[in-house]
Amino acid sequence: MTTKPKVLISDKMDPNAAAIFRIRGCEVDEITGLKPEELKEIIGKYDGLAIRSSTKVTKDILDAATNLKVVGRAGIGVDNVDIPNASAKGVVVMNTPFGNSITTAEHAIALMFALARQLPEADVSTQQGKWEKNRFMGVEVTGKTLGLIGAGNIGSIVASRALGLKMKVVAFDPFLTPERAVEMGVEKADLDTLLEKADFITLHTPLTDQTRNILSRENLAKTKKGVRIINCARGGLVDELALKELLDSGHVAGAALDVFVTEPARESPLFGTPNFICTPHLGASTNEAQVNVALQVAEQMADYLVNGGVTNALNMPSLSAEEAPKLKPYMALAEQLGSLVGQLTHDSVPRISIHTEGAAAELNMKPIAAAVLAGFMRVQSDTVNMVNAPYLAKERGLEVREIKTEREGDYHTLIRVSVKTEIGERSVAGTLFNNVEPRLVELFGIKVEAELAGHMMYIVNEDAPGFIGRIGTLLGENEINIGTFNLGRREAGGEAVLLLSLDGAIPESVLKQACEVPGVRMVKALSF
Ligand SMILES: NC(=O)C1=CN([C@@H]2O[C@H](COP(=O)(O)OP(=O)(O)OC[C@H]3O[C@@H](n4cnc5c(N)ncnc54)[C@H](O)[C@@H]3O)[C@@H](O)[C@H]2O)C=CC1
Ligand SMILES: O=C(O)C(=O)COP(=O)(O)O
Repeated sequence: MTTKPKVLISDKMDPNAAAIFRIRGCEVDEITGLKPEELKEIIGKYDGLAIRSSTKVTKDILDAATNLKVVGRAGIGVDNVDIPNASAKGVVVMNTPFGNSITTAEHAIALMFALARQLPEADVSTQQGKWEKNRFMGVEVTGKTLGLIGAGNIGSIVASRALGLKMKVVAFDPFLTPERAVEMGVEKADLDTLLEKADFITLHTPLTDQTRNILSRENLAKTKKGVRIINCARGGLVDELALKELLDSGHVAGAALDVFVTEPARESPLFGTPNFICTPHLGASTNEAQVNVALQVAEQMADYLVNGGVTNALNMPSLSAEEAPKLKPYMALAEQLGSLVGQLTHDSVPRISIHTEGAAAELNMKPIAAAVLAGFMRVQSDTVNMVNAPYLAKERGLEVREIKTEREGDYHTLIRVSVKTEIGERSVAGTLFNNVEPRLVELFGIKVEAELAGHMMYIVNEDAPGFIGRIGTLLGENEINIGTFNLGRREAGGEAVLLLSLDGAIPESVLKQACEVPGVRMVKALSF
């Protein structure tokens, strides 16, 4: 009986998430509001962790998460997940990059209007019975310039809404192409130009080393007097203290923050400042967005835990539903070839080259390369998988080359894995029989035809009559049954290789005896 994967939902999530997990064959616990120590104590029993922005998936949590395979973020930002450490531990991190974008864009627009017309203050004053009709003088947004910092999914929705409101949009985003700017109907600008021109500035970038403090004291000082600033992206993009001072001085006419450097923001120098409004990280909080992200994260995580499908992973190449069945046998072949090379190369290897030829060259190379690396490095540690293999390769300084040749060679499809060793470049190659069955077809320059599976024995010997009989006798005397027998040689009487699949593991003592058989140059036990 196979046990069901166990998932913990540790942040408040729409009930659709739990329902989907169950329908898709997972067990689910929903425990929200856990303190880090409490999460650390229980995380070891879960295969999947579904989160929003409250749970912090730190190195400490990951170290305790001995069974964890996937972290799923029901939302966009993953700055609360230590992705490098998750990758090193072989944990896939996935998000739902579109499910809450409209909702968040609408929140930015709502805050823009709230600032333009001082809606929160006017509401409080009116409900206090003050009827301060002359106190609240607003501004129109029509004809004004909106400065968009970050023109990705959310930024571009904000831009389209702003254009609908008859605003001009100036966008700063180093990755925005001129063509895309034209398509969006926005003016692409550098940051200084945006700061100078904008009547409203709205931020829609992730928090990175480049964007941290992008509205620094210095940059805020470059803004137009009377500017209004909206941040529905991440705390840390705006210098909160400088913002407070500029609001006090009147240079900034209004600011709306949905996100703070420290969350939950129980206190802030900005609280109580006139013309400052804020919401408690509500950008994604609509029924529609929460249903979207809950359904999507549960689908994606269950797909990974139950079927190995990968969608929207941030630390692993995605495998689409169409690609997955086609790629699966290639990944099995790639992993076997990587493992074979890993088991047969003794010295430390500075470079590995992965070459796809013919039909294989038409496929997504990233998962194939990740599978080769996983097989190659699993020899050193059995915790290596496709997620952490590329990361570990980089960490160990292993150069990885990916080469594609669309033209067919001797086989209609081929993967070749070569490593640079002290004695030169050594390579193995494999193909798929009937498009699904992995076969080794070349081993260090010698043509063979072998399945790489289970326990195997690899022998390099001098090609001479009677040799095969002697090996057969040795194994027979030790009651080791041979499953398949594959032979190859460079030339008659030259170096030959023998690849045997055996019904059980080969004892060390038999390996020693095999080394002593006349004509043997090398013997190695392999396992796949
Ligand atoms: N307040 C909330 O509840 C929510 C906040 N968010 C946050 O909104 C932000 C934007 O999300 P998406 O639009 O989905 O992301 P996205 O990845 O589609 O867009 C981000 C854009 O920022 C740009 N960018 C990167 N570095 C930049 C730089 N140095 N200067 C200017 N632009 C830069 C990128 O080129 C990209 O176009 C994220 O931080 C996300 O976490 C998302 C959903 C809800
Ligand atoms: O999706 C995002 O990036 C968000 O910031 C939304 O956060 P939340 O899921 O509402 O805690």
